Amino acid sequence: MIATESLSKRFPRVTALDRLSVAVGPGVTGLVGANGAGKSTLIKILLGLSPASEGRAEVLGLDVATKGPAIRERVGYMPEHDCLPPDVSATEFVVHMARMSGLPPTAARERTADTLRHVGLYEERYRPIGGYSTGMKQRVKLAQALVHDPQLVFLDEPTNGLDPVGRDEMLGLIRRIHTDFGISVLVTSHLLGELERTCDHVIVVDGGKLLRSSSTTDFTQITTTLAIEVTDTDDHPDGTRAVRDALHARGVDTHDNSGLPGAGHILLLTAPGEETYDLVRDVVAELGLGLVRMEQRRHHIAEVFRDSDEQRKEAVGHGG
Ligand SMILES: Nc1ncnc2c1ncn2[C@@H]1O[C@H](COP(=O)(O)OP(=O)(O)OP(=O)(O)O)[C@@H](O)[C@H]1O
Repeated sequence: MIATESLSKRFPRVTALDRLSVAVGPGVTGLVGANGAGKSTLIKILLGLSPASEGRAEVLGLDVATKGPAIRERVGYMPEHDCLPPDVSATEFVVHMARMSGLPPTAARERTADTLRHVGLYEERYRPIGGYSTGMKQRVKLAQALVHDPQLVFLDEPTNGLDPVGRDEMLGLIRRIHTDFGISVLVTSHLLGELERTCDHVIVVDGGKLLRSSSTTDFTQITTTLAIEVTDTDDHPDGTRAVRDALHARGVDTHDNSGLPGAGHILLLTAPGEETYDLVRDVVAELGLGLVRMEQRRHHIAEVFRDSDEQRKEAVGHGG
């Protein structure tokens, strides 16, 4: 669907993309990175709206440098910021966008009605957009990206500004864009946790560089952090410490979480696979302690960055 090769974008004072090479296949793909990581810049280059400084990219086999209009015919785009006219209704706006994409008047009206229903806007669709909630505006932006039946859509931070319920509804809608209509999706977010649940594949960028690109299952396995809490006993008055030492003896290191609340009673460790769960269970049982909880922690993108920082430091350390 998308392929970039050593793609860079330099602004006078900042390098927004730094030799990014990445491939995106069909399905739902998440593009994760902190604010300023280069996500929106990448989308604009892929749409042929902004030229790259170096490198190349193709979308649906079309070169972004020369085939921008053809790409935009086949790709839908939901921009990040509020860009809706307040005085017109959702129906009027989406019909207008459908007509701009080349649909004849009747088809534009029919597709608009179907798409607005699909994104969950019903009677409200005849009211001016200015009176809509953030969630409703996000749905209008999504509808205009889908109305011309694209092969692929770019959704830039579609959950921004939504409360947890609105966020879950939006993520469900995004998943259905692919399952119900077969449209592939590239969706950006600064929260890895929400994309883990929605996407088949996740790409992480930081400072315009590719940090990681892998299927969501691999990703979760790589980054799963387990939180463990145990009871104390007469034999082990500090149960947490006993488990930590026993895990260390078996080659499993726990994270330094001394800065976090409740740190003294909670052990955090990276669990690369199922065997780590079994090991923790066995260690706790051998020590005769009670396991109060063992749960997977949801990740914030910062944890991925921290892990990669640690890897970088290790690499530097080993190198010299
Ligand atoms: N037109 C521009 N002129 C100068 N700098 C820009 C321009 N557009 C983006 N940048 C800079 O490029 C970097 C990447 O911005 P970009 O908007 O792509 O990030 P992002 O990952 O989409 O983050 P956000 O979600 O906050 O938009 C930032 O440092 C930003 O300030």
